[in-house]
Amino acid sequence: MASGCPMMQAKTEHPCFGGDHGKAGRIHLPVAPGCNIKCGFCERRFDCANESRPGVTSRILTPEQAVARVRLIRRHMAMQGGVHLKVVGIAGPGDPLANQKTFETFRLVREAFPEMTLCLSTNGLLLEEKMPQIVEADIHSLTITINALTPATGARIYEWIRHGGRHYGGETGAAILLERQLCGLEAAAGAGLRIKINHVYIPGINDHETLDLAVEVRNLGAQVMNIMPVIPVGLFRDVEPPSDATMEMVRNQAELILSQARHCKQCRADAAGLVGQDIDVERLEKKRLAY
Ligand SMILES: C[S@@+](CC[C@H](N)C(=O)[O-])C[C@H]1O[C@@H](n2cnc3c(N)ncnc32)[C@H](O)[C@@H]1O
Ligand code: SF4
Repeated sequence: MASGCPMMQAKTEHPCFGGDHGKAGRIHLPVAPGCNIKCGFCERRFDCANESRPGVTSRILTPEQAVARVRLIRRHMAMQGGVHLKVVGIAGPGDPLANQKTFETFRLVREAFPEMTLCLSTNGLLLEEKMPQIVEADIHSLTITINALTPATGARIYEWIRHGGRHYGGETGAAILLERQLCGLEAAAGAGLRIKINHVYIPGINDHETLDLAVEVRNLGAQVMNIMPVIPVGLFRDVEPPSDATMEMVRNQAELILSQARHCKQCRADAAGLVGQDIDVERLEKKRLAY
């Protein structure tokens, strides 16, 4: 049944929240290079055209360049017929909330394209304190990445965090991060945002906490969970990634607790177009400049 509620319509259009992958396009604007924590599996690359995974982008854009890119992709998709750009997100390559350009970009996008659904992905460290800016920016959906439910496990995944002008490592850093993530989740849910929890599944490291995490985040107001297999880079380059069968089994178990996003393609920080059919943005931009 069609819903008249704009929040529900936006929800069903968001391809990362279970919306229609075949029709609703999304664009990630790579305006946020810095990060305030260091996940052991995160290797960010800012000049890579060939690698397709989170944290990778061909280049970093200014807010103005980002809006020009939205305009270009929106027009390009409309010309394809039947497909439209619906969602504008910021997912790095670092942490959007650790970069002030994030909010400048959202402001310019909202001014130019009031119809777009806005979203962002964060590690959650600054989520609670940035809630007023998130609400003011009219952001509809949030993804919060939570990889551990205890400081002991967090200390194996996070190398350090930077908070309140200080660096923290080990279980102390992981405990601060976890506490900030859960408070941020609760605050964001209370403000009416749609929330998806990303969870990087690392066999032998955090797999024993995945289902308890699903219960915890559901109880705090998350609507969707996206359990993603670790891509073995960085500290975890020698880890054996989980098989498809393992991922299927874990997601089936977690589905009993919380709705699962199963179509995540672990997109780049500058992905654009339909999920799984990305547009070659750099080529399109060069073509436009050539005219
Ligand atoms: C690059 S991050 C940017 C947004 C934000 N900093 C965060 O962590 O949510 C986007 C997503 O990619 C995930 N990611 C990064 N490196 C990964 C890897 N090697 N394997 C699996 N997921 C990874 C992160 O955990 C996060 O959910
Ligand atoms: S929070 Fe995101 S950008 Fe920062 S280190 Fe972790 S995965 Fe990378």
